[in-house]
Amino acid sequence: LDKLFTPLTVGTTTLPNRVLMAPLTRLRSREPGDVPVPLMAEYYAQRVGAGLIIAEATQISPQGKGYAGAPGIYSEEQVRAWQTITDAVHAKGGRIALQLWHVGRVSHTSLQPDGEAPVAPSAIAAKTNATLRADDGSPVRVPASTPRALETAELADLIEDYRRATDNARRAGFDYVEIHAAHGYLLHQFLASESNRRTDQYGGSIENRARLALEVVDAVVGEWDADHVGIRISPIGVFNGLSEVGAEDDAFYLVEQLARRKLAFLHVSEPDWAGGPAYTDAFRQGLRARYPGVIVAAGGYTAEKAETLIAAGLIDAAAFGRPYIANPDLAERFAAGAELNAPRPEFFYTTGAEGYTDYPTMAA
Ligand SMILES: C=C(C(=O)O)c1ccccc1
Repeated sequence: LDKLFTPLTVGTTTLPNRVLMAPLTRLRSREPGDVPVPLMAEYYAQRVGAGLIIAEATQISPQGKGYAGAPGIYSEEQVRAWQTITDAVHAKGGRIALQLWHVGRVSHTSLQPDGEAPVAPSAIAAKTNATLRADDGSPVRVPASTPRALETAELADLIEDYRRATDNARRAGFDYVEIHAAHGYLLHQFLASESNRRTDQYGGSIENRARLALEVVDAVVGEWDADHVGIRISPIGVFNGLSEVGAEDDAFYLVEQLARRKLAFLHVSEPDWAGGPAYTDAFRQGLRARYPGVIVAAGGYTAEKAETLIAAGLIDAAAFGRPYIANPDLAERFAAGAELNAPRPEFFYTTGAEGYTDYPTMAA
């Protein structure tokens, strides 16, 4: 496993290893206000052995919320709360990015400002659930509400929300931002023809369907710079009721356009962790041929799979989700060839310390 433990330069920062912590929704933030809580600083600081921590999906506006307990990055109170988290991670020598999120149609009227309908490229309901919070703090899954289609004139304000969120994340001390364009959320809803039936310049051809994601990338890069910006995509998979199985040409177009932006990293979430088809070597070769920059892969990876694909030059790093939930010292365990703790899914989306900050390290 030597490839996994060789440094990797991402933008202007060199990561000490290629074992990244994937963005993981954990729903521990305080409502009302979508404010990170102090327990989150302990949780992230426990995991500083990761070459880079990509913190959980964080909504850029109240409208971008689809899960009760998910944090925001649109208010000063949230910025201050995130600052304590990035300080805790940096104090222990770690690096941390924030994933900028707008759920689009994967939401519910009860989570939306003034009980409004969620917004999306078209008024097509997602075949998936949104998540509310019961009085005891436990998650309650409800069918996503039918969205309203965004007016063309509203898109400039949406792009401004991403720009402002980027400024807030930089002020909160993050080392990077990662634009969430994967998993059936807003930017992915625009990319996929199944969810995007628009007849304006944001719908129809893949050039039009990719337009919003690329305008968001350009606004975020314009606010910070390319060395501090990544993007997560989930090509040819099935996520949150959205299927792009077979849409390889769409994926290749998007990746070519992203390569021109010379971002810090491209993060690809592979579908087989969520029941979709596994990537073929041909598809991986196709991605690499179009994207010479840093590629981070994710989706049910093991250390061995990551090592093999890094050695083959098809990826540069891997992000680990559920293993990092259960193993704060995952990178150290990989290096030592140690056994891994098993995750306890019953605590993935609850509100307390149990199943969050109480997983033991090897030393324990
Ligand atoms: C932000 C998520 C994603 O990217 O899939 C998410 C949200 C809730 C539960 C699991 C994952």
